[in-house]
Amino acid sequence: MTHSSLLRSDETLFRDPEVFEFTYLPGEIHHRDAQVRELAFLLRPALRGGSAGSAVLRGPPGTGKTTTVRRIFREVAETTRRVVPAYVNCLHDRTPSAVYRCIFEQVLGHAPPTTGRHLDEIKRGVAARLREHDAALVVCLDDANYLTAAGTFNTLLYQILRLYEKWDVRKAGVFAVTSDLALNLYAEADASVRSVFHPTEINFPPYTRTEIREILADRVRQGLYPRVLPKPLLDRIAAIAAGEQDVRVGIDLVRAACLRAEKDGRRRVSPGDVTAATRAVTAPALRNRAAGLSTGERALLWWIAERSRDGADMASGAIFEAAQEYLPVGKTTYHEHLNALANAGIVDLVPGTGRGREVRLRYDAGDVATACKPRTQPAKSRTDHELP
Ligand SMILES: Nc1ncnc2c1ncn2[C@@H]1O[C@H](COP(=O)(O)OP(=O)(O)OP(=O)(O)O)[C@@H](O)[C@H]1O
Repeated sequence: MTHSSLLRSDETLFRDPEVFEFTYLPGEIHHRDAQVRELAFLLRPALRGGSAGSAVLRGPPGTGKTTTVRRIFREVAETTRRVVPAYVNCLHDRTPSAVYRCIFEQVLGHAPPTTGRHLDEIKRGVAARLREHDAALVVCLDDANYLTAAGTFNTLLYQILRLYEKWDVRKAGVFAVTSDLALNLYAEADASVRSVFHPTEINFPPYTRTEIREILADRVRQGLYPRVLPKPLLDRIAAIAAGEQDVRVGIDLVRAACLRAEKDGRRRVSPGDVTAATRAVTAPALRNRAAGLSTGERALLWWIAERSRDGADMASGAIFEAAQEYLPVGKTTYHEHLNALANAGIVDLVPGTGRGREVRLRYDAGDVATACKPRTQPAKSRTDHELP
């Protein structure tokens, strides 16, 4: 790059744009040592001629479940032929036929013939290759919650775990992954599956802000030219991603802010780039969160956003009193609504001085007002409006 302050049209801020792609597999996985150890422990018997253990991997979105498994699978594939890993994305492949075709492709290195093949023939092909190399199969069912929704979870688990009975191969291991914390994948398994499925539960807690910053700093070092993203802006992005509890939001923000600077022909990302990128990246998340609110909660949120835009006192007590004039609700309902907004991740209730908690919006007040605009807005002069 030249040292002029403006970027030439043939120059870029990205040293390696690939590192911001969702398919990118980082060379180093930070802060997941315990989970890597557990998975390696389950694979060890298969490396010695036995069978791999199974696991259920649980954690909210963007906590590194997929990355950790894919990293380990890649290492296994590069170092041994005694264990054959197969990664299945259940969002795309949910039927037994689709899942087995995906496994076939990874075990044999090519797709099975497309027509006229019975499922058993695909299984026979997989088993023959495993026997040939005396190899053990390990299948990762990523986003396995889609299998439970499709009603194929038990059938597939049963078939994969009992493959050895019919086809004379070593027993397969299954790593079932879910980001739906309300779902207990082991409890979803029926009795016939449970007799062969004894998974170790491996948890992926959300990253802390410091951890997210380290992951992002690594990505920035690899993907951007030096000095493109000032440190305070990286801190700001890490804080936003930590608020969303999703490191992916941080990666998307870095990329989007840099693209904006690049488009304007600037060599450095500005605070304005981050603000604009934050809007674009977090708008869908905010819309989803607001969509789950009741009419009463949305009305209160809209009112809070308007107050925040006016620069009014954001103590929860002050909001309650002011709301009485426009949206009369009892104190209990008001606090229930407020807690629902906090649980939805749209506001934070921060302990304040004297008058209870302070209500802080996690998103831009204007964006919140747009996302939760009630069909009929509370008339500011009316006193008869009831919050549902
Ligand atoms: N520990 C880590 N080190 C480096 N990069 C990471 C780490 N954890 C996550 N990432 C990056 O964050 C993004 C999201 O990670 P990943 O897809 O593994 O999360 P996940 O828990 O599987 O999410 P989901 O449940 O939504 O599928 C990816 O781009 C990944 O490269």
